[in-house]
Amino acid sequence: MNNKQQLFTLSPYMEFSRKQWAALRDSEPLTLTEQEIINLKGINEDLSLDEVSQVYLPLSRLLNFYIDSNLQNQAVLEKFLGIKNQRVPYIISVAGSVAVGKSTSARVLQALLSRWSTHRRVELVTTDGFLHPNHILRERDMMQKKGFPQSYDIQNLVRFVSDIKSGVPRVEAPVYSHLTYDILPGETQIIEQPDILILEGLNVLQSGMDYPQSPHRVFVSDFVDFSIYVDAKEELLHQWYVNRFLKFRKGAFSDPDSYFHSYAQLSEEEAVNIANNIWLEINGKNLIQNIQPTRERASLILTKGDNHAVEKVRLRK
Ligand SMILES: Nc1ncnc2c1ncn2[C@@H]1O[C@H](COP(=O)(O)OP(=O)(O)O)[C@@H](O)[C@H]1O
Ligand SMILES: CC(C)(COP(=O)(O)O)[C@@H](O)C(=O)NCCC(=O)O
Repeated sequence: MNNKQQLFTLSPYMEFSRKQWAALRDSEPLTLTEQEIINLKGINEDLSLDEVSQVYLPLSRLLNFYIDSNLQNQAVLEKFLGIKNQRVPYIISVAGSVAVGKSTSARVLQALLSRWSTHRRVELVTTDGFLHPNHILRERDMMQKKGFPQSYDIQNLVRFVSDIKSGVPRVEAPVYSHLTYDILPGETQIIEQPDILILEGLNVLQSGMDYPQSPHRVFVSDFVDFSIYVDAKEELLHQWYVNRFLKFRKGAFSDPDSYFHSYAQLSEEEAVNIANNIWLEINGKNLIQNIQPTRERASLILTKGDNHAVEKVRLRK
């Protein structure tokens, strides 16, 4: 099926094979400097440059078109309201399972969007900063529910995105540490009117239906201009989760401050058992109950196969 025929199928999405999507890079050459390649490799040493040029470069080209058009709309609104030079960040959200590569994709997009000729300032915030601290999760017997809707201070997250979109000059976000496995007390990330904010987290496409405990009708997605869902089969996600856990075991877990420090001494087999358990009891369940059902709310779905290679792209019509 060619691109034109796809427009007439019933799905709300246009679907592209990797090859069709890569061709949409159009005349944009992959003119990364040596330093930029080093920086991208610093984001993730396993990231292939083919992935950058064939998947993320066309995506950043599309996003730049949308952002240009959004700026024109803002100018129209300013003219109508009789105001000038409002600085309202364009918000892109990145959703998907734990271990699908949200953080890697978000950081690659951040690098590509800031290098475009306009040199936009791009900030990245992860929603884990809005988790309740462990002492509250323990009090509520929710340590096994980290990442589930009830584990987030959702009101604070919605207020944060609303402030950003209202043009508040300085907005603070709390910070989560994967090392201490907890919110860092007193630490904040300060966001000062960037051109673009990328908001990454497994909950960014969730809505009121997913938060029956919250009386709020306004949700994160009400402030997001473009939403991305990174998708993969559960067996791959499970495998990627275990692999990352084993990588941490060799690195971060050996730090005495690490929540999982005691796991650094375990045999590989024991560590695999623990990671399997965390996947089956927490992250896998959260995926099926709360994350995957939000997939079709996204503006764009990236479907990954083996080795994190994106095989299919779906873009809302
Ligand atoms: N494009 C990619 N190519 C190769 N490995 C990747 C890619 N994206 C993610 N990974 C690997 O998959 C694991 C999960 O990625 P991460 O970005 O931490 O996921 P998330 O933020 O969704 O939890 C990590 O081990 C990471 O190195
Ligand atoms: C912190 C997370 C909930 C992810 O949060 P997000 O940044 O997507 O809001 C997740 O990485 C996590 O720690 N899950 C709990 C189970 C585990 O230890 O993997």
